[in-house]
Parts: sequence; structure tokens; C-alpha cells
Amino acid sequence: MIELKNVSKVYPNGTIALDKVNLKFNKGDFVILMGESGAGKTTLLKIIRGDEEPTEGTVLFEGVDIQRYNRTSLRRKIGFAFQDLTLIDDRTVFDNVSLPMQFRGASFREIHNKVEAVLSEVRLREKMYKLVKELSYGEKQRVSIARALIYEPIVLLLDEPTGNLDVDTARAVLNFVEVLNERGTTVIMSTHHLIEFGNKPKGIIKIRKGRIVGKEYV
Ligand SMILES: Nc1ncnc2c1ncn2[C@@H]1O[C@H](COP(=O)(O)OP(=O)(O)OP(=O)(O)O)[C@@H](O)[C@H]1O
Repeated sequence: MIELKNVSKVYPNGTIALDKVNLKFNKGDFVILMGESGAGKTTLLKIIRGDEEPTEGTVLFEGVDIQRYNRTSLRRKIGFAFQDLTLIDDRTVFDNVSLPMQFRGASFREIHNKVEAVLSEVRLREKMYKLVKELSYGEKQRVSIARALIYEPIVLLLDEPTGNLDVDTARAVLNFVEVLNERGTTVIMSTHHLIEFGNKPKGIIKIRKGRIVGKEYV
């Protein structure tokens, strides 16, 4: 469903973040991108979401060049939670999670029901009306994932979802993501450390200095 063909990304300052990357992701995959800091993981995720344009090569989503794919439907189909979280600290959890739906002009009832359901999934239902700045980092991480799930995306991109989390919270987040994957969501997740979780084999893609240096299953 997602295919990268000979994708390179050179930032304006000359940094080669990705170098001739060829990858294929299929529906229902659970793929972990592993690589050191600066390897190009975030850049790869941004390119898959169409947020960064490759300098060379193409990305196909459902067979269509992602740069030509309708932006709104792309945003709905590909949910993401990036490292920097981009949450609004002095707004409630409810506001943060519902923002994408508010932009779409959904009714309050529709928004409320959906937000409540998604927050229950990430076990944050009771924090719905708390301000984001009152939450722990692990809770913020889950708010960010909840927001990514509001449209029931078919692909979920997670950039270091367990970074800065203690082992138990990290495992809880990963278990939840695994449940989503079992329900059919394609998951592509970056990390630089691997925490053991679940039984289903995961594809691991190793990336170093912008190049794919290994593919395996664990
Ligand atoms: N906007 C940008 N402008 C210039 N260089 C950039 C930009 N974003 C990233 N880079 C550079 O591109 C390379 C890849 O960065 P990227 O953020 O994709 O790595 P990463 O593997 O996600 O690292 P981390 O694990 O630290 O998040 C790095 O050398 C980085 O400094």
C-alpha cells in the first residue's frame, strides 16, 4: 500500500537525510524503523506522510504518487504521532484530541462520542478535561496517539512513541498499538531501542546514515 522508489532527501543545508531508499509496506504490517539519532527515521516518516517532498524518487500510496494524493484524505488515512508531540499545553485533552474534527466542522455530539471512545482506548478517559500541561510525559504521549486515531487511520506512523517513557508505560503504549495492528491498522514506528512486546512477528528495518542497511523479522 506504500512504496518508496529510490527516495533521497537532501535538506537545503546539504544534509543527506535519505539516500536512495527502496521500501514496500503492506496492509497490516507492523514495521519498526531502527537507527541511531540522525539516521533519517523522522525524515522517512515525514516523507511517507507527504509532509516532506523527496529530492529524488517517488512515494506511492495506494498506487498514487503521494505528492498528488488529495491532502485531506491523506491526513485522514495516515495518522501520526511525532516526537515533538505538538500538543497545545494550555488546552484540555478533549480540545487537543478533537481539534482535527473541529476543523472538519463535525457536530459536538459526534465529536464528544468519538473523543470519549478514543480516550478510553488509551486509558485516559478520566483525564479528558485536564489541561495537557498537567499530564505526565507518558500521558501526553498517549494523548498524541489518541489524536492520531480520531479518524481511524489505516496507517499509523509513530516517531519514538516510547522515548522518555518508563518501561511499564512504554509497554502499555506498545501493547495498545499492537491491538490496533491486530485490528488491521498498518503501523510504522521508529525507535532507537527495542522493547520486547507481544508475540506477533514485527518487521525491522535498520537505517544508518540515510541508507537501509538491513531488513529482518523478530
Ligand atoms: N529540517 C532539516 N534541515 C536540515 N537538516 C535536517 C532537517 N531535519 C533533519 N535534518 C538532518 O537530517 C538527518 C536525519 O534526521 P532525522 O531527524 O530524520 O533523524 P532521526 O533518525 O529521526 O534522528 P532522531 O532519532 O534523533 O530523531 C540528520 O543529520 C539531521 O540533522
